[in-house]
Amino acid sequence: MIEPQDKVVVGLSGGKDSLCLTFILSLLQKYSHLKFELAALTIHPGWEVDNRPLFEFCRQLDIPLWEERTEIAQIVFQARKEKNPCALCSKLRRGALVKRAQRQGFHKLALGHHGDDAVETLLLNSTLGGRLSSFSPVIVYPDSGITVIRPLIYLREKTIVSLSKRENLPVQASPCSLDKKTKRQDMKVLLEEMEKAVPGCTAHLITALKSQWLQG
Ligand SMILES: Nc1ncnc2c1ncn2[C@@H]1O[C@H](COP(=O)(O)OP(=O)(O)OP(=O)(O)O)[C@@H](O)[C@H]1O
Repeated sequence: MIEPQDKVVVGLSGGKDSLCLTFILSLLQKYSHLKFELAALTIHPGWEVDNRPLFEFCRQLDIPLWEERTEIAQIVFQARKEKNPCALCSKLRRGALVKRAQRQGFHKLALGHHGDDAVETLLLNSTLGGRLSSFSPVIVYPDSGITVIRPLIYLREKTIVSLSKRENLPVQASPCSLDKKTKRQDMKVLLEEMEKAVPGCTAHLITALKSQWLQG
């Protein structure tokens, strides 16, 4: 996913996943043979958010953090009054990430999705959308010149939780009023129920996705 001389910017939300990703990539940059540029970018959605802990975190890691101010909250909740706002919010956020990455001259955008996220997306797409698909570890967008990478895709969420606790990462509570009330949260609950009935099924679903990714 990362090659010598790459310019990689991490989408940093302040949640445990992207904090772990930023932390891991900064270690990779400092202690491996791989020479690449690393920065972080946080999208300010336009509601009350205090990003000072993120600036301090990045300062300690010695990587630049850029903040992109947007009006996503206003667009999604007031102007459009979306009934199902998550899709639009995520689309606008991705657009803001890509534009700012381009402006900074960075061509790889790293996101904090992990294996459990990939399975939840598979369940979302298949049970609600009728599509047997999830996201991919690497997606090249030729028009924008940006490649999206998901370096944590082979990690389980429980590993990320324990790393974020062990390293005392400054995890921020989600500012979204719909946090834990989304369709994705329903899939999380469904997956927990499936695990009770078929222990280990999440790991098997990740293996199934891996073989698809390796073919594709
Ligand atoms: N406000 C934001 N600014 C920058 N990047 C973001 C932002 N929100 C999400 N991202 C990026 O998109 C990824 C997936 O976002 P999602 O909303 O699904 O968060 P998540 O699975 O709860 O992850 P996290 O724990 O990092 O918030 C995040 O891991 C992060 O890399």
